[in-house]
Amino acid sequence: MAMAMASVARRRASGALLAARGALAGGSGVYLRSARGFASAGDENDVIIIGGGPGGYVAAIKAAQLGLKTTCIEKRGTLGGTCLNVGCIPSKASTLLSSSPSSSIPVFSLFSPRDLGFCLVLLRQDLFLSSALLHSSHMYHEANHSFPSHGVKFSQVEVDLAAMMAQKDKAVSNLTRGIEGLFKKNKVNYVKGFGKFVSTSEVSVDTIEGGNTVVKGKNIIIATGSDVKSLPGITIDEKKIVSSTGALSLSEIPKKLVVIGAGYIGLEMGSVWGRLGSEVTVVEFAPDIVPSMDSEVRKLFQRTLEKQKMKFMLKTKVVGVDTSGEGVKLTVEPAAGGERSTLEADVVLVSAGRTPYTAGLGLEDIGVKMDKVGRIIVDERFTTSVPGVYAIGDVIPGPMLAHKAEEDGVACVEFIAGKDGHVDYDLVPGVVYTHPEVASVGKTEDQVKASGVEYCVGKFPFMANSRAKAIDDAEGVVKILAEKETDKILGVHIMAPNAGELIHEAVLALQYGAASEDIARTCHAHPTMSEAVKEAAMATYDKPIHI
Ligand SMILES: Cc1cc2nc3c(=O)[nH]c(=O)nc-3n(C[C@H](O)[C@H](O)[C@H](O)COP(=O)(O)OP(=O)(O)OC[C@H]3O[C@@H](n4cnc5c(N)ncnc54)[C@H](O)[C@@H]3O)c2cc1C
Ligand SMILES: NC(=O)c1ccc[n+]([C@@H]2O[C@H](COP(=O)([O-])OP(=O)(O)OC[C@H]3O[C@@H](n4cnc5c(N)ncnc54)[C@H](O)[C@@H]3O)[C@@H](O)[C@H]2O)c1
Repeated sequence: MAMAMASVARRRASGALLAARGALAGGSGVYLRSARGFASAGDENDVIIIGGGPGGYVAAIKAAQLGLKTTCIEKRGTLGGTCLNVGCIPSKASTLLSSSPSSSIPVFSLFSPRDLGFCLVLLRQDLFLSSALLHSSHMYHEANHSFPSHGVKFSQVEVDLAAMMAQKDKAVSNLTRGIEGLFKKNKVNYVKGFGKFVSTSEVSVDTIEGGNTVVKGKNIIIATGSDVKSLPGITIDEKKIVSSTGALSLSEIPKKLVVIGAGYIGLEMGSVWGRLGSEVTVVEFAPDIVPSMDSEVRKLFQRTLEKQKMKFMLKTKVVGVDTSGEGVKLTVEPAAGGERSTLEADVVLVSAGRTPYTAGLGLEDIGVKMDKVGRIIVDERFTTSVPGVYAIGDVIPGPMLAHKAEEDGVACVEFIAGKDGHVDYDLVPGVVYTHPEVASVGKTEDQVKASGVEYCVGKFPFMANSRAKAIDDAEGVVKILAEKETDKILGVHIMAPNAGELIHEAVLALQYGAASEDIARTCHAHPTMSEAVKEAAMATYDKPIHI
């Protein structure tokens, strides 16, 4: 019965996607419609994109691939936006620095070479010189925490922070130059400078070299991203009080680090510096860390971080900051008011969210409407209140994630080209890249409960997974939520060393409307961590084998 339901769910979803593909095929090569048509010759662009982050640069490449004459304007001087320059890539480079002393042998094969960044100096360099940095960082952790129990011993292991930073910068610059190469390959015109609307079809650019040029286009996409949200009374100097950007470039390992905000950035950067030796205290206004996470998985996650010596002050607000001395003194009090106390820190990281970046764009002059928190309002085709002007990525509502910005970018230019774009914000996976990682897609249990749908839960701990046990890195769980009547999967939450990779099986399952039985009856290779996903799926509608 459940299997029949599963197949129905699958056919329904596949049908929907096939229909979408049919629509795409119907438009193959022929631009059916566009707000303003397409340029045939001359200087005018079909598409101008302001901002060269994951949203903007991906949109530019896709537009060019669709045959549209495309110009991308970027003020930073390098492509890749926040993500490549001061976000996803440099931060993930440092997360490779391992996990808590209590856990051992992370799965080094899970990390991608593009995440390389940190250089570790091992005194026995002869063993490691030829290794890639990913390997070196893995070895650093292993050498410090796991090698001895496996019979491999070193006299001393140390970190060279300057070398780590230099390596991170090298990785970033290689990657950003790689995008410039992709622009050339796809014939995207790249203008380095700050763009400002002078009309609904013209952008004035103050170029990095010091000149000015006006770029004309039939369609203009705003992809200007986001910036750190400052807190009242706290001035970020990027030395003692830092944003994520400063936290990625500290010249010394702070003895005491206070993090304001227990979200993605706070936990990831807190983990990085904690592993390098900082005492980390996280001050969070809300009652919980990462409020968007499934509450059961969150509790497990918080306990794990606490075991790694991260301290949490929840339901707490910072009410005063004194930087006059050598370090920083923070005055905190309970969120609901009450007795104040003082925290001392060498460095304070402000990671209380990010805010859309539209400064100096001239949006008011052309009539682009924004909501109360400064996000550009768009319709389902990414069109703003001004026809021919579009917006994507962090600057519009939706999760502030690089992969979401990329999906926006592709769909937006497909719409411009007269095709059918597709982004489902309900199925954007989220990953916190700590160790273990926490990844999720779809609804949390609280959300399912609130929706009133009857549901089943299947869970499987990595303690019962043979691969996780074999590599002695078994902290975590897979949790699957499925509709009781149809077995259709509603949400999947994974805490595991490689949760950010494991989650994609679940993303695909949700995308195709699969049932938990669909996953359970799909053959999974042994021994793999993925078998835990299969077992959790079995536990959702029936019983798992290995527990
Ligand atoms: C520390 C950190 C870690 C992160 N880690 C992850 C992660 O692991 N995974 C993930 O999915 N997301 C992560 N994010 C979020 C991710 O970086 C953003 O969601 C993503 O970069 C948004 O892409 P975007 O293209 O919308 O904007 P951005 O990447 O912000 O790019 C916008 C670009 O526009 C340029 N620009 C702005 N105004 C103008 C103008 N007027 N003229 C010309 N150029 C302009 C900016 O210089 C910038 O380069 C992280 C963010 C931070 C801060
Ligand atoms: N792995 C990833 O995908 C990744 C990594 C880093 C950043 N990001 C993106 O960047 C964005 C910004 O990250 P972030 O961590 O700054 O924001 P966030 O929204 O993830 O977390 C901010 C946290 O700060 C808390 N907060 C807000 N005001 C506060 C205050 N005055 N005092 C104490 N706590 C306060 C919030 O309750 C929340 O828990 C995120 O939305 C995320 O999408 C993603």
